Amino acid sequence: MGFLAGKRILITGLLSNRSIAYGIAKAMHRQGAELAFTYQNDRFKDRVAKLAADFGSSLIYPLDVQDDAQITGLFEQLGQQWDGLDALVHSIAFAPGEALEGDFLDGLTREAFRISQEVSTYSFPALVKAARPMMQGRNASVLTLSYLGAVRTMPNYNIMGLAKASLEASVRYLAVTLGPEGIRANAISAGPIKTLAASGIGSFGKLLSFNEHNAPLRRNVTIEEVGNAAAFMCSDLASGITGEIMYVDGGFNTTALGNALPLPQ
Ligand SMILES: NC(=O)c1ccc[n+]([C@@H]2O[C@H](COP(=O)([O-])OP(=O)(O)OC[C@H]3O[C@@H](n4cnc5c(N)ncnc54)[C@H](O)[C@@H]3O)[C@@H](O)[C@H]2O)c1
Repeated sequence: MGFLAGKRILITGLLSNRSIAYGIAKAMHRQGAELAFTYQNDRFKDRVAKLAADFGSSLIYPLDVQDDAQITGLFEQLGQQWDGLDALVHSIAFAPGEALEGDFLDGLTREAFRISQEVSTYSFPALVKAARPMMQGRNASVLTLSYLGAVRTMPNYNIMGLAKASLEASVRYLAVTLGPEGIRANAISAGPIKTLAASGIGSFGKLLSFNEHNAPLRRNVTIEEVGNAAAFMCSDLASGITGEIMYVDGGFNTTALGNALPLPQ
């Protein structure tokens, strides 16, 4: 029996078998969780249904986080299947492509800022707000995905760095708000991984190889490794952890000069 046996978990952001959400679903399924998923729009419905079947799930619901009615509708529909929810995984981000390339200020517009914050940040506490009634009395938890660009500059990450900084702040406010209800809120800050969302970031390949050479583990992390950490974070094994940003990045965030020595003469 896995350490998530008996847990009912909703995973958002599943899009392909490269998605971080796929790695999370894999680990959670292996640990015995019952899973439900969301898909962004009808274009992705069949694809997500097939991926969900890999985890024995036929529970898939539409969710475009820019639509309030879909956020409330999601939990109304889920509530007809499940009498409660033990964990919510938020694995969603988006910013317009022109804001993820080159000069931070050149790419900066009011519209790009609004969209990136709305989709990548607001959606997390908004989903938690709607899920809250289903999470009472079950030692539940919520989890989101962040990146080092929240706290350090990163070439081309630009406006998404601002969104992730705000997302990480939301984790702390959620933790203190939901703590008295026994609900925990955490984030995993993952190292770079080649996914569809990541391919929207300028020169992402270079970022991957820089990370690979400079992380203490001298390699990039996998969606399976992020998944294992997510399974732990949403389990009772992590019952004392909330408000935390946990890095799963081969240790990259802990270095200043990476693997730079010996310095060139
Ligand atoms: N890949 C990386 O290098 C990396 C590193 C750290 C953190 N992250 C974060 O992990 C999370 C998942 O991204 P991924 O890398 O697995 O890529 P992905 O492309 O597989 O997943 C991104 C998901 O966001 C969803 N999405 C976008 N706009 C949406 C909207 N309006 N409504 C609902 N869903 C929407 C997409 O449908 C997709 O499922 C993101 O928050 C990302 O910032 C990724």
